[in-house]
Amino acid sequence: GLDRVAVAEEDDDPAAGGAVPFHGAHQAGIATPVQDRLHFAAFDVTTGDRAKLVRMLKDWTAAAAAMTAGRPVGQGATGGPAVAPPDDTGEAEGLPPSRLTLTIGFGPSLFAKDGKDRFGIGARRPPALVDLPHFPGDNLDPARSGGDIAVQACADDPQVAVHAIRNLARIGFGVVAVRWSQLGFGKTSSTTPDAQTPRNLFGFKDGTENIAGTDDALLGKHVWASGGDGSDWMAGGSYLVARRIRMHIETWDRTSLREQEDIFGRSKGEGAPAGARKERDAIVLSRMKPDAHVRLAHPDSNGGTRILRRGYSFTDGSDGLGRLEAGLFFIAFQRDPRTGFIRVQQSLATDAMNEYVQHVGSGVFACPPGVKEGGYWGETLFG
Ligand SMILES: C=CC1=C(C)c2cc3[nH]c(cc4nc(cc5[nH]c(cc1n2)c(C)c5CCC(=O)O)C(CCC(=O)O)=C4C)c(C)c3C=C
Ligand SMILES: [Fe+2]
Repeated sequence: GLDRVAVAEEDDDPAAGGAVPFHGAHQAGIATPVQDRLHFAAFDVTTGDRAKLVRMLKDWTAAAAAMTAGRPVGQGATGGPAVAPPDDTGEAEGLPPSRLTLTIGFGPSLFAKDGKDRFGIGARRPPALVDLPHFPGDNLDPARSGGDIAVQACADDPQVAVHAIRNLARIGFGVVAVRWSQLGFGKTSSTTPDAQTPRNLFGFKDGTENIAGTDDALLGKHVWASGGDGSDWMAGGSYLVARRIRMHIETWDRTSLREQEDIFGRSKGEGAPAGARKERDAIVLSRMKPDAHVRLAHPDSNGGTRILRRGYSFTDGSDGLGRLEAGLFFIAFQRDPRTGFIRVQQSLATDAMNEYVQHVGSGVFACPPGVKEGGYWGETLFG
């Protein structure tokens, strides 16, 4: 679409320093090219005052538009009065925009929490924003799951992504509090198929069969919600599913190459599908083991469904037992989680990879459409 043409132009222009346009028909950070780093934060709303929440969303929008353009928040780190804390925390001073994108989503609990409709939007909860069901093998930590509002910050520089979340949290003081957050590196999927496919912490190319950010037909069919889907305010938006997936890499590293390749149904070096030579050779599912990850996740095994993957690797130190606390922070965007993530994850119940992974955190969020000039995040819901 038009907004992505603008991205390409700005990317080619060194003076722009890699700024991704904030305004547009869709939020940036979904179909736009995947950056190197992630800081994802889920917030709880701590006030019951709808007007305060809307005021904050407007303040957040102004700050997001500034930061994604490489500008500081408000009067910056030093431009304001000496007697007050600065508007901007300052650590991104002098850094380029680094392709920062900020993408907001609203969780089921924003619409109803403990049976209470705190903000008068209960009736506008989209039918597609379902609570995720329990999946076999789930070991979810409530302290790493859920949240009323999520913000996905992606940038090529981790300092820029962390700065963005920190400043939103600061602006939201008294209205929202961070419930959990996650840093990520080494994108595990790209939306630019012509670029080299990145590898995950199992050492495999990840994202080969992802939806390309330029494929408007596939995006329209599988990623962007439409007004006819049952929620008019979500037209042009998308649903984000996040899963913190712990990977038992020490066990994996003692597994033979053949076993590893059988588990995915692709070769480790080239990333070629079983029985083929090259990464992009045709996939023949019958050549893969019945419990191979790619065979079970493939559209042909799931009624043709597709999701846009945009996850990152993480390593949060070690776990006290000498094992790396590492894994994949899985992020998928889809038009409807019921036919997207939930359908595929149910199919993965028999995945051979399950012996090596465990889902420990989870969230589902409705990401509204893009912001028009002069508009604000969530305007179609609250306006
Ligand atoms: C429910 C959705 C999925 C989860 C959860 C998931 C976890 C997960 N995946 C890998 C590694 C790979 N996944 C690959 C392909 C692939 N994975 C999913 C979905 C989920 N993965 C899909 C839809 C696909 C594409 C299938 C297809 O159409 O062919 C691959 C192969 C390369 C590729 O196409 O991306 C790898 C490798 C890990 C390590 C992981 C959890 C830790
Ligand atoms: Fe996968």
